Amino acid sequence: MMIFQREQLYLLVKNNYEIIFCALLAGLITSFLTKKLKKSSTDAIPGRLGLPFVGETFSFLSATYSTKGCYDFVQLRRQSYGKWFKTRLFGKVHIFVPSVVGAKAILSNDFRLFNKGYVKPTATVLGMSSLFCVPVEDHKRIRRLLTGPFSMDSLSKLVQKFDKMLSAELKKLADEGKSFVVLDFNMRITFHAMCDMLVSITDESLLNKIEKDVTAMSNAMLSFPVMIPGTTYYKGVKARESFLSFFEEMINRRRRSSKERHQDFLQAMLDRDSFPDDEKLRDCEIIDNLFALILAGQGTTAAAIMWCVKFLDENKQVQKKLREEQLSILGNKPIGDSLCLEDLNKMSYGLKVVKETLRMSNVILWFPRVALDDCKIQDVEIKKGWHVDVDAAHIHYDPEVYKDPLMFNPSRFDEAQKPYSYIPFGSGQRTCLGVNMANMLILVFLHRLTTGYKWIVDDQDLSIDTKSLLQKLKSGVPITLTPLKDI
Ligand code: HEM
Repeated sequence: MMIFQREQLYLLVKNNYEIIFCALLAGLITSFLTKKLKKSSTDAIPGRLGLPFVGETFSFLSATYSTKGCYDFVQLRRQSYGKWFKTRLFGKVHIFVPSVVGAKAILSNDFRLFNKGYVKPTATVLGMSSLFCVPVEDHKRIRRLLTGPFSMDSLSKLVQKFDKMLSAELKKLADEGKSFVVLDFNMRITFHAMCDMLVSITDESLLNKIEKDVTAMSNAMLSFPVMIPGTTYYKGVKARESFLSFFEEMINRRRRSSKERHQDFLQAMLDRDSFPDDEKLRDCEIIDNLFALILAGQGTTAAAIMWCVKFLDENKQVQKKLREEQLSILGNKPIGDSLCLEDLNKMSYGLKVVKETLRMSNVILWFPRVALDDCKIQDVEIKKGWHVDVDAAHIHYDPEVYKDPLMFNPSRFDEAQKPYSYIPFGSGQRTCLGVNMANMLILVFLHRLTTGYKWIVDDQDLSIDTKSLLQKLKSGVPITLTPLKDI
């Protein structure tokens, strides 16, 4: 080993100081860059947080109220920053999670590492006892007790009622020969079917009153949370008060009068009054979850049906194939019979049409969660309290997950999808409670539409309705029906 004397070392440094200086500088730069790069692969997610509370809230709201809708905010940032980006909305840091691996990391760790996270106006309107907002210890109990309306027996009754109501209404519209808006029509008819099943309300004026409140509440969910009269948020909060008092009064009335007995969800809950606490719902839980069920079920299902009609109009081959399947099911039934669950089970192509519609329309664009602790998702460091949004829309359009993602091709569902790559109903412990109900209602609609009629879409405008959390077209897709027998 070579050992330098002090003088030799001095001479070496003196004669080569430029080289040594350069080497030291290079070492420093390399070490700095290494640290920087290491940092960027973990916690330095690109994006802009902006000012402490406001962040990019105004850009988000401005996209929300433009013709392109709130997802434009996400897409524009992806163009600037790449798939992963951060932003600050309503005072909270948000990360939009764009991958199947990320979706799995979040949805399979619900309640352990993540919980639902809503922006303030959404949480206020939903109510703190809603299934969407309650802490884990209440979620299991409430979810278990809410499954009653989704039993096969209840769904079977719902299918028959919905089918009768729908067949009559479609016939009326076809007889009148007038254009009608598919979205509005289905909002109304699903709402009526659900109110009947949940609280046995069929009176038109009461239904209109409740629907008005529900609409104002839904509209407020993405509004700026200021209590100034006239604002969307204010109207939503007031509508919530009216909704609560209406159902408090109904619960009290049913409790007072033993004669007023119904076969519905509310009655099933009230029949548990004398049960132990973990086997019943408190009144505020019943009411918040009535709203949760209506909110979760009405707009989503109506929007999905609207998109089905739109996609079927644009894809006549798919429409033809679907009609053939549905006519053959109809042909095997006694004339005039309502649809039953067994009929729906035979609609294998119909179900693929529904699946493809939900993949492409992304009625719910992303699922919001909050990190309960510091953690990593695919090497990206997430801090406790950050909001992580599972970006279902991005996953459903990822060409690495779906070949030709822009093509409406129900047959792609001939093959089973990989876990967490098809998530229109979410996944894991918080999977949609109404997935069967939704599929059934959509299939009934498709059956009656394709076996009874042809239709033309009267307005091809593709602007997105921005007043809603759900993806839907502003036009709502107006159509005019012609009975098949007249063609
Ligand atoms: C096409 C129609 C529907 C779609 C696309 C849909 C989608 C979803 C999604 C994505 C979630 C999970 C969100 C998350 O993980 O954050 C969810 C949850 C939920 N959905 Fe649906 N849904 C539909 C219809 C319905 C219907 C008809 C009902 C009931 C009447 C319903 C009731 C619920 C409830 C109660 C939850 C909360 C579950 C929980 O947190 O435990 N949904 N839905």
